[in-house]
Amino acid sequence: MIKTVDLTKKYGDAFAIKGIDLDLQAGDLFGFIGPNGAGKTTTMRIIATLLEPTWGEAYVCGHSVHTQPKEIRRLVGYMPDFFGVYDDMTVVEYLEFFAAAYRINGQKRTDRVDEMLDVVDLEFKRDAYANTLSRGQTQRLGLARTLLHDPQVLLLDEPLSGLDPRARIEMRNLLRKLGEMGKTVIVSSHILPELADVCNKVGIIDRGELKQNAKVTEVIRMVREHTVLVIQTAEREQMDEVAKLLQGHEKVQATEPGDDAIRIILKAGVDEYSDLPKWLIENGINLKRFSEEELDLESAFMALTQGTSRRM
Ligand SMILES: Nc1ncnc2c1ncn2[C@@H]1O[C@H](COP(=O)(O)OP(=O)(O)OP(=O)(O)O)[C@@H](O)[C@H]1O
Repeated sequence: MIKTVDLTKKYGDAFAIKGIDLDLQAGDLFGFIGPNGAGKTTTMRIIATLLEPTWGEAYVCGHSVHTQPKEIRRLVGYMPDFFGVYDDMTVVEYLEFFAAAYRINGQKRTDRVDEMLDVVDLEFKRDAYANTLSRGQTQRLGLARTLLHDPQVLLLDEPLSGLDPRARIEMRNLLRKLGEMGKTVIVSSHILPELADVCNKVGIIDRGELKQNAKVTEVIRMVREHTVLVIQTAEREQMDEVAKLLQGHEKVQATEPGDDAIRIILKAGVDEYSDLPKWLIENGINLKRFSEEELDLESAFMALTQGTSRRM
């Protein structure tokens, strides 16, 4: 669906993006994460054929941005991070205006606009002036506009930015819906956790380079050097015993007792620990909880961008 090969854009001597390789299929929801100025917009604008790469290739459904931009524009819906709405148009007039620009006419246009209002849940605002909508509603209207010509591929630049928590949840649900509709979606953000539970794949871009490009779960695993286990015992008093037992174990680097659980940091590279629960039980420990600690995506992001996100 979307493929880029060595995609590069230079401004003078500076690289806006450098050697970006992407490969996304139908139904993929790709979270494109990076601090401000990392190159997300540049990449999306090239795929949308609004900007030419300095070198490298981008394909949408097999069409090249160099030789088949017209075909690509039919297949792509691009929602920029900032877009204006017209003061004197109602929501329905706004969508009809853009539907007309896509040459959707007659009853088909009315039906399509109604359908899009339903998808983005803005039916109740159909006769409101577009400039009176909240930020979240405006973003949803923008998405409806982007969906009018039924594009197979969606490029959404920071659609969650500036939304309050409720609007964020609504927009995230909408993104999920698009994935279920079989669209291929690239959605950018400078905040990793806000996309992690929606996207199946994630790419982390920093200063024009793609640092990580994999399934969400794999990214976390790759970032983490040490597997961390969390153990709770049925009787609180046994926690010290667990610490003592595991301190001498060949797989364990350190133990960190906490208030109601103990964290076990395994040695670097050790990720197989299925023998440990049995071993603890054999040593008389009454286990209540034994699980692997999940690394939060914020930490993964910070590790990958080496703190550059602090500049955001
Ligand atoms: N027209 C231009 N001329 C010169 N440099 C540019 C131009 N457009 C973008 N850049 C530079 O390219 C780099 C990538 O910019 P881009 O807008 O793609 O980043 P971004 O990840 O989308 O950031 P943001 O989240 O702030 O929109 C930045 O360093 C930016 O300053």
